[in-house]
Amino acid sequence: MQLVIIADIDAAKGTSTTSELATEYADNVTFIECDVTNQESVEDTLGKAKDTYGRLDIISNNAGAMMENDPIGTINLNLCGVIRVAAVAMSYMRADKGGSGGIIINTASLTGVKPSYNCPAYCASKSGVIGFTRSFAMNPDFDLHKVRMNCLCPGMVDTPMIQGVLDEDGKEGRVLNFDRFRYAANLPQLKPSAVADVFIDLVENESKNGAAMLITVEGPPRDIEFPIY
Ligand SMILES: NC(=O)C1=CN([C@@H]2O[C@H](COP(=O)(O)OP(=O)(O)OC[C@H]3O[C@@H](n4cnc5c(N)ncnc54)[C@H](O)[C@@H]3O)[C@@H](O)[C@H]2O)C=CC1
Ligand SMILES: CCCCC/C=C\C=C\C(=O)C/C=C\C/C=C\CCCC(=O)O
Repeated sequence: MQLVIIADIDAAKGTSTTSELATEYADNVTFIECDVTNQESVEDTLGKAKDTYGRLDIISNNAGAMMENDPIGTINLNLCGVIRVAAVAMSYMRADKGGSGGIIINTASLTGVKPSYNCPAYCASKSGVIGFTRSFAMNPDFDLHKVRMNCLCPGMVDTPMIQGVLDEDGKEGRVLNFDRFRYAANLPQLKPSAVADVFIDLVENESKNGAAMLITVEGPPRDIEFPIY
């Protein structure tokens, strides 16, 4: 049986999503309010998950936002949040410390490899997520801890994030050039299910470790190839 915990800072949205899923998955889905920028909140959330279900197998490190009006906050959420969650999750997942191994999948972005003058802090945070993922996965201790780490690099996805930038907040600086953003927001967008499909592939394909998966409307998903120095 697969058991899922949805953790999000938005308790109203998290609870309603969990209720929707409960119609199909009953009590197998639980919501916990969590702020990934807060160490105590992350420890509390993952501690509860471990206590409830006995172990952690799969972490989706997905929380993120675009807010160029707060560049340091952007790094703290999008990059430090990922690192914070991974560190606490590792303490439960490591096969050499009583866990069963597993996989952590971080959501980066196409902007992690394709720069945009419109959202430099966001791009930096996502480049950081890619660098963290690839570096973590190179650690020779993998043979001991048995936790794989990969990341997703989608282009624009049709989610509330785009609308969130387009609304009044956007005009107050979530992106640096609102007209350019409005143009970009009208380009073709991925469906969230296209990203979810790649997520499932990464879970199932045990040879994948340290991959950064490019997902765009232009073609099938593929591994990003990086230069070797
Ligand atoms: N929508 C897009 O075009 C793309 C999005 N992404 C990334 O995908 C991920 C998911 O974003 P979307 O679903 O598009 O946006 P979304 O805005 O619908 O979802 C982001 C979620 O993160 C949560 N969140 C924000 N701050 C948090 C915090 N401090 N602690 C815990 N949860 C927090 C929000 O409440 C929200 O539920 C993000 O990391 C985003 O950067 C990547 C590529 C493209
Ligand atoms: C101007 C940036 C668009 C902002 C849209 C809101 C959220 C997007 C999150 C992403 O991670 C988007 C991923 C890829 C965007 C790719 C191209 C956008 C073009 C940006 C530009 O040319 O300035």
